[in-house]
Amino acid sequence: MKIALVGYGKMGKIIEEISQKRGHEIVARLKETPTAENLNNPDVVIEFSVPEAAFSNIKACLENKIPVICGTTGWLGKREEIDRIANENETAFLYGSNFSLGVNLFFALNEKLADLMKNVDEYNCQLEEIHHIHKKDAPSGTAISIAEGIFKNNPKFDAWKLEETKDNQLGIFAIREDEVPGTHSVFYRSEVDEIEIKHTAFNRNGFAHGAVVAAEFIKDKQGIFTMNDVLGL
Ligand SMILES: NC(=O)C1=CN([C@@H]2O[C@H](COP(=O)(O)OP(=O)(O)OC[C@H]3O[C@@H](n4cnc5c(N)ncnc54)[C@H](OP(=O)(O)O)[C@@H]3O)[C@@H](O)[C@H]2O)C=CC1
Ligand SMILES: O=C(O)C1=N[C@H](C(=O)O)C[C@H](O)C1
Repeated sequence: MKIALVGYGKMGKIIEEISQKRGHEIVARLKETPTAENLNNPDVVIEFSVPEAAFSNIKACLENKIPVICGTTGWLGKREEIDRIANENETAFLYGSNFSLGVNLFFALNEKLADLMKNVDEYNCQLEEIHHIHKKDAPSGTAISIAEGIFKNNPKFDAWKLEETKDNQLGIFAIREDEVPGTHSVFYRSEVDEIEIKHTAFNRNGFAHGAVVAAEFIKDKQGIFTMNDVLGL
């Protein structure tokens, strides 16, 4: 398969390596807005760039009828518009706040725990995410997905806030530390104890591997997909 990389930083370079090991050809490595010319006719675009460029990058690819896998976080205010553009152009789009198998299993575990806790008033709930100091957005896209999983299953919560909370808003602590690849925890705390579930990425390989598997899945498809479709979760 021919893959164009839009965004060629830490993630783009690992995705290149894993794609080539899986027999794919990288036909473009872009650090600028994609066009019909510089994309070089790929089967799929994998977009890991910066929050401020993601919307226009994805739009340009979809308008050229190229399916897009997007891992860039921090741009989701325009998500509905992107889904509409993908459908209008009869192509495919898949956004994942986190492409690793472990985090997608963790999302399912988080939803199950939220459901168990929905009628238990003794516990409050807080999230914590720790990332490297270069990260541009906060909270992480993964933390937002975890929060949304809690809202879906526990009607006590319907919004998140980047600070400690005591009401129906879920507090998220975003910590920036050294070169941490990505650690996410959910805490349920009572007067007498605490339940914690935690995912720790040791490096970026799991994110990159998942993005390439998602690209293999989306090739020649039409519609809006998630990692649950890819992983059969
Ligand atoms: N969903 C997931 O599983 C994961 C998501 N991420 C997310 O992916 C994104 C990228 O992460 P990471 O690779 O670590 O970040 P980097 O900062 O290492 O890379 C970003 C790349 O985007 C390039 N870039 C800048 N402007 C544009 C533009 N207009 N068009 C295209 N490319 C551009 C940068 O070029 P230059 O260096 O010249 O500025 C750089 O090559 C972030 O939003 C991060 O949160 C990260 C890991 C996993
Ligand atoms: O910026 C990162 O590095 C990461 N970003 C994603 C996010 O915002 O959740 C995924 C992963 O945690 C690494």
